Amino acid sequence: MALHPQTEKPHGHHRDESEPQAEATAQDTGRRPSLGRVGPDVCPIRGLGSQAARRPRRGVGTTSPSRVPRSGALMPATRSRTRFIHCRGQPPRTHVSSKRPKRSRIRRCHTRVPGWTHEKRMGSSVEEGLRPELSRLDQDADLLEEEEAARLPMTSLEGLFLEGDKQLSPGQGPFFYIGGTNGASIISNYCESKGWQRTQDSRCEDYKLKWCEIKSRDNYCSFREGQQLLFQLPNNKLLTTKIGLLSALREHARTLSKARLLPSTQAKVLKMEEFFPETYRLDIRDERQAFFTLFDETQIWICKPTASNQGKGIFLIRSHEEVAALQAKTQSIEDDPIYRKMPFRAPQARVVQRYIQNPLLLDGKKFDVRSYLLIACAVPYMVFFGHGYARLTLSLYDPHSSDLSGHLTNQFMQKKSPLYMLLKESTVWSMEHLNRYINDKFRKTKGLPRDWVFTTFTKRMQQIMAHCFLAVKSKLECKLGYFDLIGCDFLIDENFKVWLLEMNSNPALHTNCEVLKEVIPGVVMETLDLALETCQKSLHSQKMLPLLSQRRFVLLYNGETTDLWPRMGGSRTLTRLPLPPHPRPTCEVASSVLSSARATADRTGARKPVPSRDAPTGSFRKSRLPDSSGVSGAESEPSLCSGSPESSRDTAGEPSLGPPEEEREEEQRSASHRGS
Ligand SMILES: Nc1ncnc2c1ncn2[C@@H]1O[C@H](COP(=O)(O)OP(=O)(O)OP(=O)(O)O)[C@@H](O)[C@H]1O
Ligand SMILES: [Mg+2]
Ligand SMILES: [Mg+2]
Repeated sequence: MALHPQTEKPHGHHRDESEPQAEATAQDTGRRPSLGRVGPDVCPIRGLGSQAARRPRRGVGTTSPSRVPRSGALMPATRSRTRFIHCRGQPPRTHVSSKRPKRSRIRRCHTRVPGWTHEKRMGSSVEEGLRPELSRLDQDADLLEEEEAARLPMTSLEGLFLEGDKQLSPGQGPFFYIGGTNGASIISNYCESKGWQRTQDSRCEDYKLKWCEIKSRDNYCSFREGQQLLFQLPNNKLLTTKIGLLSALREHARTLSKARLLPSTQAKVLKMEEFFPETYRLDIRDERQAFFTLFDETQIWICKPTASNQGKGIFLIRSHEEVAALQAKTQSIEDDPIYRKMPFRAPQARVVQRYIQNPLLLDGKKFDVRSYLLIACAVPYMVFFGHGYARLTLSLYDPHSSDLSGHLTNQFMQKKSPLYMLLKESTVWSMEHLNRYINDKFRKTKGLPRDWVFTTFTKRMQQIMAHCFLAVKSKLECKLGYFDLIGCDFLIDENFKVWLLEMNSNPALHTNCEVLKEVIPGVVMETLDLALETCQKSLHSQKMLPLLSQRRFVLLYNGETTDLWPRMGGSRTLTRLPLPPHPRPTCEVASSVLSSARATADRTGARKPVPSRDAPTGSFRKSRLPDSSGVSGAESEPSLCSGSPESSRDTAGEPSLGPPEEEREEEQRSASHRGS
């Protein structure tokens, strides 16, 4: 059995063809400020920048060439069309800080994006059935929210971020850069609706927002903390490669098992084996040996490359012959003198994972669910859950079939079928559709609570995501302005057990099906809104809650109330307005959460139908309030209880979860479109 050598090539083959050079050239520009340095006083990134400029600074700074407003290559800006601005070419100049920009006007308004903020909330039709006390609470919360908003010194997102933007001459920015095509038109429309201008110059350092499919080291080196927004955390591979996630979960399990020995930490926590299928690394000799030994032909295993996506390089293992072939192949790679000398040339490391043979089927078809983990802010952490959609195969599920398209539910696999164009709408279901189907087909026979999808299942996904986030929380590289949207794939088996299959960086944001057209723009725009709002609030030391731009994402983790921040390992250069001496107690946050029901409290089911007796709304409300670990609606992790050894280690910033050398290479080689 071959190991699909065609899928094992060094990567780049995943890159989006329209932009590869843009990213590549970004590597070799030689005019970047030193790592982590906040630039001098001119802040051409208005809004963010002017606030940054207000912070105390010393002496004379040199503006990088790209930061000087460009007179050349300017185009008249309108909001209707994308403008491509080239930011290069001006000589550097020395600049002495003198003038403090004016304070921004206080103005209250929600960020308005045409076709988004006014659109019907998904699941809103069922909101009519909300219990009276809930509606009352909502009304009260609305009033409180108004008052709360009026009290905030600066609550207008427009005012916060676009301070002065509207008065800018065409061509002077603020600029945004998009690397690749994934979600590009949605991101572009969003930014243009704010009056920002698109640049095609990947080396432009003068941007307000940069959203690239492929991470480049230079983007992180030249990043200006507190002045810019940059998509993707630099080391998100800790979650988004198969080996990264596996290693993180294992390490977290070890930490938790130690913590469980402490009498004060008996809280219920998830066990990895309860939600993550048994997995072995093939790049570690002992592990693969363990797998080869335990394998028997009653089982099916799935073999996946660590950093590929779209089902590339995946195959099933069912027989001893296939195991023997795998064994021989892995051994030959390890023994190959070329790969020994140049390990980065070797095929990607792989994992084998126990195949869930009894998936829940929808009209006989296998499916998985794509949900989102949003790290809107990294300093402090503001982490959210978002619903996505269900992805079905075109063909009926047959565990014995050798046709992978019935086993791999991702869209990329389905697109290979000649029937796809005809039947594509049937391959993507909304969560409402899934909920209705499960209510109709399984509620009685399986004794499920009503709206299982929006109650039990949603809560379980949130628990799992929170668990995974906590596993890497202290190891992610964080700066104010980094944000990330991670696609999480869940499989439900016929016993309604929920399995996390993987997490994906740069999740697919295509809108080639009707359901995707409904879901994806909202996800992207709320991601950007929340990233902007949380970044701005962090910069101004404002309290995070209520979040004006929160609509369907649900707060999972609020680092504002838990973490010591700015944390070690990031944000050292960022000066903020003084923080209050103590973090606000949880209950205060809780009351502010409750006082703004729209903003925070009822969003497990932003797309949730009528709360059922089986899973009362109250439990959702409660579950979303940050507990002492900052995790809402999830587990309480003993390791995060204040005072525990793990807690102090956590906040102090542990050394990176050092993935093996070969894994570092995987990152550079890995796919652009993750999670098709
Ligand atoms: N352990 C498993 N048991 C059953 N099915 C699985 C398992 N792992 C993966 N699959 C199926 O294979 C598909 C692809 O797997 P996975 O998502 O891990 O790979 P990928 O190449 O990263 O895909 P993508 O990023 O496009 O979702 C899944 O969508 C799911 O349908
Ligand atoms: Mg997947
Ligand atoms: Mg994937």
